[in-house]
Parts: sequence; C-alpha cells; structure tokens
Amino acid sequence: MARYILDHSTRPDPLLAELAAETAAATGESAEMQISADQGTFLTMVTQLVAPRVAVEVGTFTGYSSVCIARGLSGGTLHCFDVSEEWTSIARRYWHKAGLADRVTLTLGPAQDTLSAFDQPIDLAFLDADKPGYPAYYELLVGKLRPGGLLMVDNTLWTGHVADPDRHDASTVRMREFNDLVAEDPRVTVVILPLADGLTMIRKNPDLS
Ligand SMILES: C[S@@+](CC[C@H](N)C(=O)[O-])C[C@H]1O[C@@H](n2cnc3c(N)ncnc32)[C@H](O)[C@@H]1O
Repeated sequence: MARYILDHSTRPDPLLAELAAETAAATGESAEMQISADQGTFLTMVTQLVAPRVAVEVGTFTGYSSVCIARGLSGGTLHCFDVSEEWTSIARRYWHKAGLADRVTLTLGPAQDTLSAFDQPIDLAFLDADKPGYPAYYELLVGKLRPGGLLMVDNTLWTGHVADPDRHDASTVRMREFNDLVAEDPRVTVVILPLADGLTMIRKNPDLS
C-alpha cells in the first residue's frame, strides 16, 4: 500500500531527489529518519492551505521536511529547531540552493530549551524529533499554537506496532502513551493519518485562547 501511495503521489523534484541521495550517502542508516516523498508533498500542500505567518519545525535533520514546508509558505517564516550542527549544515545548503534561505531560521540546541524560549504564536508546527521528547514538545507546542493552529506529528503509528497488542517494547509503549495523551486532550481535535509511518494532525480548538 505504501508503495502504491508513493507511486500515485506527486514525485520529488530534482532538488529533493538530490537532497535524499546526498542524505543517504552522507548519513548511512540515519537517512531512514528523513520523511517520505509523499509526506513531503503533503507538507507542502498543508502549508499552502494554512498559509502560516509563523511555522515551526522540531527535528530538521538534513532538511527534507523543512524544504517542503518552506516551499509552501507565502510570506511567513519557518523556524527550525535541531541539535545537530553536522546534519543541519546540509539543510542550510539546500535552503540556499532552493532559494528559501530568506524564509527559514535555524536554532541549534535541545528543543525543550529553544522551544521554551520561542515567544511567537505558532500557526503551523511539524514535530519529528527524538521520540522520548514528544510529550514535552507537545505541551510546549500546543501552548504556543494560536487557537485554530495546526500541529503535525510524525511516526505516530510506529510501523504499525502501536496497534499490535503483542508489542510491549519500550518505544512502542511510549508512542502508545503519546497517542493516548493527544486523543484525550480536550484542547485539540485530532486524527491520525496512515501516511508513511503515521502522521497525526492536531488542531488546537478555535475557542481556546
Ligand atoms: C527524524 S529526524 C528529522 C527528520 C527531518 N524531519 C527530515 O525530514 O529530514 C530527527 C531530528 O531530531 C533531532 N533531535 C534529536 N534530539 C533532539 C533534541 N533534543 N532537540 C532538538 N532536536 C533533536 C536530530 O538531530 C534529528 O536531526
């Protein structure tokens, strides 16, 4: 099914294909962390629809998802957060190559600290960093989202393991607990999309301030 969806979704353009190839060559197995091509197309589409002034990405790596989000912007800024100078140096290069450098900022450091210090109301956020940090990032992001703002969270199906009653390993249990936390949060409306490894769409309810 995943292959079929990829084959029938808009393909990456040459710049994204080059970034994916360079990431594979430069980072080896870590390249698996990159979002999938169909997710990239979806991120651009959602960004175009939401038209955020302030967009935030937690977990930038070599830049694939940030290029997709930044391409969808019409006047706003994407604020990226990551800990890795090495990986994000590739992202920086591709923001320049893509002509997006003037609409992307990068802050290096543990995202709990850098997000805590971020003081603008967020219209759109994408969370794809260390999974143990998800509950803390979620609290910070929902707190800073404007009412009606949208948060997207990656890997929430955890290769389908979250729905397998026989899986009890720590990372599966942790992702289940995160999904429960979100599903039970009265501040938001939520749906998990079975796109790639699971992408959760979380809208902060408009009547919340
Ligand atoms: C799954 S990758 C992000 C992939 C990226 N969205 C893409 O499409 O290429 C996770 C990223 O989270 C970053 N990360 C890990 N721990 C972090 C932390 N405590 N604070 C900020 N970023 C962190 C890693 O350096 C890595 O680049």
